[in-house]
Amino acid sequence: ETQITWWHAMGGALGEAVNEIATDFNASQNEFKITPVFKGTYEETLTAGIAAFRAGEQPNVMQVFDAGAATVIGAKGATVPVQDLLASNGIDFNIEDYIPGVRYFYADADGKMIGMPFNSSTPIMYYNVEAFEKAGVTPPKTWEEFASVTAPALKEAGYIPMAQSHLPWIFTENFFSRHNLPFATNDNGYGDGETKILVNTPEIKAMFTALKDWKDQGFFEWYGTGWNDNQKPFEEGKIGMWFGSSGSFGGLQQTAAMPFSATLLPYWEAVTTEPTQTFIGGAALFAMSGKSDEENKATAEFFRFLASPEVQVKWHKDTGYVPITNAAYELATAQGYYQEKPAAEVGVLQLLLPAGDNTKGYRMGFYVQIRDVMNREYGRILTGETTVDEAFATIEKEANELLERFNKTQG
Ligand SMILES: O=P(O)(O)OC[C@H](O)CO
Repeated sequence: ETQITWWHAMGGALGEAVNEIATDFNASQNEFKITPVFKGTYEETLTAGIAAFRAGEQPNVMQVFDAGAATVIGAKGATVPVQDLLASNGIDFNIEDYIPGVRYFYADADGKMIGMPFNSSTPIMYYNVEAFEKAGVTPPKTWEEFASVTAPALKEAGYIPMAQSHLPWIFTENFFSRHNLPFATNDNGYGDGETKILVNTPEIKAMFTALKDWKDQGFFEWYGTGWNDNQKPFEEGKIGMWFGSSGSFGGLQQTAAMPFSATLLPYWEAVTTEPTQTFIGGAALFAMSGKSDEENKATAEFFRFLASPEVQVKWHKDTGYVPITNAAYELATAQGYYQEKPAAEVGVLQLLLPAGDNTKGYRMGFYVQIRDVMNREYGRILTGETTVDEAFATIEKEANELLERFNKTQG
């Protein structure tokens, strides 16, 4: 029996679902055994994985979140591209089997898939059904509608109209994709040239000017930068609309004190009348290099198992992460799952909205550190310590310094 390890960042209900996948894979055959190991947050898992790689003690499979993808893909020789791994182990692979939003996020500039998409999410708008009934309004399609109709009504009904889970992910990265705006030069970082961030721009500055105004008016509340800081007040029924991962759906079904549903992210009509799809979030699984052929075969077989429609549909239903293949999406549809739970389909529907030049993803090295800069400056905007203009000039400057540093590591 060949043994392999899988480091991941899935805690709570998600961790239980991961353990079930591993148990099912181990029970499905007797040649290979995978052991999942929870390593903390996405950031902690990435840091642990990089340190382990340097020490030659890397796991076979490492879960890396969207923000860390460029760093890992750019670390030459650290991983075996999933497409090569599958091919060399005789496993069919066709990128077209994956739903469009998932296809290229973890691919290289030539379209070769490097990371195995696993827990693909997208941010969606959850809403408290009771709050909307009491306020006598429907979920807003645009931010203009939110500001003029929804927020005043929800506030009047005694709710905090809006909160969200992660400002860089939802109101920055996905702000750019939802409005089909370029987020970086060099084809959003996917090209061969040098990449500069395009964050100091009027549209995103208008978004953060609005967020600060809404906070001052009691239309928006912000509880901190941690992934879990902002979810609890929604679960407790205090918030009208909460922006979070489609992958939070499974957990919310267990924890929400009130009926909730979900719909697409609003957009600014002033920016576009043709809103586009969002980026996939969540994470992918990378096969770390330096492993024996037998272990790589075990990893390839595990990836084959993982991508099967049955495993995908179970994971999708347990968690809310989207089905990553067309076949899995068709199976969930055929089972009548979305008739039973329409909110569970919102993430995938949003990923299937019209695409644009700027919706396939972004690729920026040291992006985890760039998010730290954003979180620091966004906090300062919301507490009134800095202006929107100053904050975005700072983010642009520090992000471009990080990108330049990353570029130098690429030789
Ligand atoms: O909470 P997740 O797993 O959907 O991930 C959200 C972000 O994409 C992580 O950077």
